[in-house]
Amino acid sequence: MRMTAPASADTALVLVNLGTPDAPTPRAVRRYLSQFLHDHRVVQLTRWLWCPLLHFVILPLRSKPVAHKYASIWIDGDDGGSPLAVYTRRLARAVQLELPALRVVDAMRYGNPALPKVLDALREQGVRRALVLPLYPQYSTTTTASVGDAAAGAHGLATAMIDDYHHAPEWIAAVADSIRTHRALHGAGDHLLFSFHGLPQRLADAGDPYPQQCEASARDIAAALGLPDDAWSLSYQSRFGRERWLEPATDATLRAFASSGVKRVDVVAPGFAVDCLETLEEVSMMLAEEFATLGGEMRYIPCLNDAPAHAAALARIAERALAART
Ligand SMILES: C=CC1=C(C)c2cc3[nH]c(cc4nc(cc5[nH]c(cc1n2)c(C)c5CCC(=O)O)C(CCC(=O)O)=C4C)c(C)c3C=C
Ligand SMILES: [Fe+2]
Ligand SMILES: [Fe+2]
Repeated sequence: MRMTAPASADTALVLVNLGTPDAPTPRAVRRYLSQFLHDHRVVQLTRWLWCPLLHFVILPLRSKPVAHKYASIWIDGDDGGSPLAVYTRRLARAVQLELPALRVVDAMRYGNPALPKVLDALREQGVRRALVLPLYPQYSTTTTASVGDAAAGAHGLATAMIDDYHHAPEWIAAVADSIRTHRALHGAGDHLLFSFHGLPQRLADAGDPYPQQCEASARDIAAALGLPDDAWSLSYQSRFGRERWLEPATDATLRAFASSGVKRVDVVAPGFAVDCLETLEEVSMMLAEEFATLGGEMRYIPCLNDAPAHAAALARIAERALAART
């Protein structure tokens, strides 16, 4: 145990991810999307405008095709489920091995295991303080701050939160090592593309630090790999809705690569702690297929998931945060 702060089982580390449907069915997807898209941190439109659009257009039209996408990536078996849930659960177990003096659990902002219930259960089990670690390396009001909202109601439990770890040396090294290893095993492409989840440009203009933190992470990882500036670039994926989102978009970037003769591209998604719908279906299946039809070859480099190096990095980040509090 490398913990510098006195640790006891009355302290918990709660790894919180976005959340995901309980089943790859339209009904379960609808329930999940409804909770997610009612969060004012995610969609800022007034209720009277947004609710009719959500209930009568978006949920009825989106649930079925999105359920179909989840079905294409669902993990079978006893420890199966949606990849986001499966890998988050396994990651929590791996971090627990790193931090035996703490209680390490996983929770979700939307869906199950629901964060407020997880915090209630910890309190009932005698835990007195909880360190909440949202599994978003880069801070955004739409994700990290929303986890803060949900954790704030944890009565009787002293909570603290790690806002981001986009610059944490252990995490940068773990991502860089995973890229190096993947390229050593599968060959290096002509270019490395860092693809981050997108955000409405309006929120960035209003001061959300997310794009600056994505840029800093990509720069740090590229530097750790010793890549020259023209060997890597950054783009944003998973646009939702009609307003302008951060640019450049990952799909447009890949198309531009194909037409300018950059044929072999490695894509990594360091904004995602674990693989999920947005990395497995959107990037490694759909965008890879589209790039192939344009004559290119994309190699998707998986997220850190439950790799020991990921668990160790998060454990060191948590230890530092706990040490700073005592
Ligand atoms: C306004 C809509 C959205 C914002 C803002 C947004 C920000 C955001 N999201 C992530 C991480 C993930 N998002 C995921 C899925 C997902 N995201 C949105 C919309 C917004 N995201 C939707 C509607 C969905 C569901 C799928 C769909 O209907 O297309 C996921 C994957 C979940 C899974 O089950 O696998 C992740 C992870 C970040 C980091 C972020 C902030 C910038
Ligand atoms: Fe509503
Ligand atoms: Fe999202």
